[in-house]
Amino acid sequence: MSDQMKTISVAKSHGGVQGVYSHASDSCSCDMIFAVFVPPQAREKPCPVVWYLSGLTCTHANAMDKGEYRRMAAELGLIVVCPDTSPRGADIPDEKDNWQFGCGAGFYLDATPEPYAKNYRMYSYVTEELPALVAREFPADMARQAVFGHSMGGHGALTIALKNPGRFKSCSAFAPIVQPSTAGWSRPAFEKYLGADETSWRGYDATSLIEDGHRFPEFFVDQGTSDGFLNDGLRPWLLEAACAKAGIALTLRMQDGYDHSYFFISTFMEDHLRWHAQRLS
Ligand SMILES: CCCC(=O)Oc1ccc([N+](=O)[O-])cc1
Repeated sequence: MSDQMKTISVAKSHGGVQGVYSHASDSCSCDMIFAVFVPPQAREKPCPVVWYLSGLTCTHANAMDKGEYRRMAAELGLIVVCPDTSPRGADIPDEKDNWQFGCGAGFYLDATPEPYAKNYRMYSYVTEELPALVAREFPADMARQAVFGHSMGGHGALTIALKNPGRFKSCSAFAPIVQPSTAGWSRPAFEKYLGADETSWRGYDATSLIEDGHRFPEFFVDQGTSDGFLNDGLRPWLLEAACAKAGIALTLRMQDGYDHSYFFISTFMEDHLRWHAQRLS
């Protein structure tokens, strides 16, 4: 079913191509949209792939429109893929007034209880189905992949790297959630997606994965000090403690006065792409 990729738009940018595409997803049982930037170097040889995972309420378009990654990705020769954050469509179970759950809030996990198990399979989508499609359709060097993201997507990047250390050369995050299983912000979503048995939540919680023995060589995290979610939901010091105990190198930069927005992300996008490019080269 997912063999047919459709092009929604393409535009030349910084010598490369910014495209938006759709396909019928087997994992999510719905059509999914994603964005791919292909740098000019890909005309000569396959380029490494950097996955950017967005946060709550976002689609493929937030980073594409406001992340300001193209000039740097073109200079460094990086393909940047921005998936959506959840399944979408009239038939997808959702809670319309709840921005912390349902459409726009897939948490990059595979849900287990009905009615969510059929569509909310963003872990499988982002780690298996979409990479296979990207490998088929784009000039991608899949032996060189990196992952980063923002907030819910920063947490997705951490968990996906921890669960797939052999696949990713590097992982970074902007203002990630680090322990969703204990934050009032995310616990209701985890209960609906994964059920009441909290032991199953550990497989999608970054600090629990580290406690349970998962490892990744190093993480790079930027966090704004004026982020309104810092103390209630994000709490980077919990990742700092888990990494220190596990011997994982963590570069955590507390960025004075920055908030949770794409103004913050775009400010430090260049640093993150350079970090990934160094480890992908
Ligand atoms: C654009 C917003 C992205 C996002 O994921 O927002 C979040 C804000 C706060 C929390 N939290 O405190 O847990 C999570 C996500």
